[in-house]
Amino acid sequence: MTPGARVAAAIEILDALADDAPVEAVLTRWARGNRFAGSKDRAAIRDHVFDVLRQYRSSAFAGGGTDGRSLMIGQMRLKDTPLDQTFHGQGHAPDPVEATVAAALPDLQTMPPEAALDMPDWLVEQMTQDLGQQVAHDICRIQRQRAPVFLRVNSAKASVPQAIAALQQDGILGQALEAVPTAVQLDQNVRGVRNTAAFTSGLVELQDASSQAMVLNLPLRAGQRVLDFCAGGGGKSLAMAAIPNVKVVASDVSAARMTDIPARAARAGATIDVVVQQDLAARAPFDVVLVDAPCSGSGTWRRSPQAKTRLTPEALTELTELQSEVLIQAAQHVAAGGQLAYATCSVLEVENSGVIEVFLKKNKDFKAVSRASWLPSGSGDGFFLTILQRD
Ligand SMILES: C[S@@+](CC[C@H](N)C(=O)[O-])C[C@H]1O[C@@H](n2cnc3c(N)ncnc32)[C@H](O)[C@@H]1O
Repeated sequence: MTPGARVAAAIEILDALADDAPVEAVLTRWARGNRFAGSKDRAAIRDHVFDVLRQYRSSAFAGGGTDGRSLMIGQMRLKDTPLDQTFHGQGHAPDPVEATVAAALPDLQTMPPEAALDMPDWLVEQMTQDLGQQVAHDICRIQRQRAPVFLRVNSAKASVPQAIAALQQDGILGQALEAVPTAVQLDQNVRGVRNTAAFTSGLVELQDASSQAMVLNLPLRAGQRVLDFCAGGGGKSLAMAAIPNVKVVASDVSAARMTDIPARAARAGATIDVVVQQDLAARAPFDVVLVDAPCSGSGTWRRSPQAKTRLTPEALTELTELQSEVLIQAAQHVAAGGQLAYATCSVLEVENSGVIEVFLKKNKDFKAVSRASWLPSGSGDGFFLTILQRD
């Protein structure tokens, strides 16, 4: 496909998103209906669509509308790409931008500050209240950019330099991340990583650096039994299972979400005991229980940009209620003298310290012993962790 045809495809997909359909489903449907598009075409189209979703308000301002064509015109202007490079009508490219339309497009210097942040106003206010204006605005700006890609080196199988060398043999370049001892940041060709020998033989897993840092901050010692209460696909379980002599039990309210854990554990050479929630009481108590809670994902919106426009104040309140409930359920499985770790990939205080405060008021046998947080940055997503100690 020509660059212009890729832009035309992105326009079609953005129009299909207008009714709030999930972007992954729309991209998959488009690929099924357009089999001529190769993997590089699909990747380029996906990049266009995600760039617009991350920069929705500013693209709409720059393009003069919220239909797919206007959004892509806006996106090209934000990237300083001449419109006639892709809007020329040749080889399935979109039609040229009419002179009258081009003349009516606003001067980018006049963009309102709130559009330039590409975040709903109520969320900017909430973040400003929690973190101050400077940090809140920095978070908004970073969520407008593509996320860096990180791998976790499976320390049970390889050192970071060994993993980097193995990846290089398959043409993937990466570098160690000073702040997180298990992390490798990829430089290029990130889409091929799942096909490398390093990945298929379990030397590396895809995992954000802040998720890795969170696990490295858990109070885990050899010989301990740890419960990953919200294990999902097992990212944190796998990272914990790489710590020598830590026995990991993975559980989740949804057994279906845990389907891939045995295959991922086998690839990593790790042992993870997958237990459905109904059977957990028989396996309790645990020395450490991790609650990687369902959350707004506000620290990860570079990767899932639709979420920032979909979140409502009501949905956020519901989430905090769910988080409190999950924390109470998980607390039942903590041994006397054991620890309960509460984590979210959110930067919003109501989901973090807010939930902890409510919990501590009602559960006097727990006290907070440490707190750590990571803001979205070039070194990873936003993450929050509090460790609670049981008497
Ligand atoms: C942030 S995700 C976990 C991600 C996972 N730990 C990982 O590293 O891949 C939150 C998980 O919490 C689970 N969850 C939601 N409500 C729950 C509940 N009441 N009890 C246990 N898990 C719950 C969801 O099914 C989801 O898999």
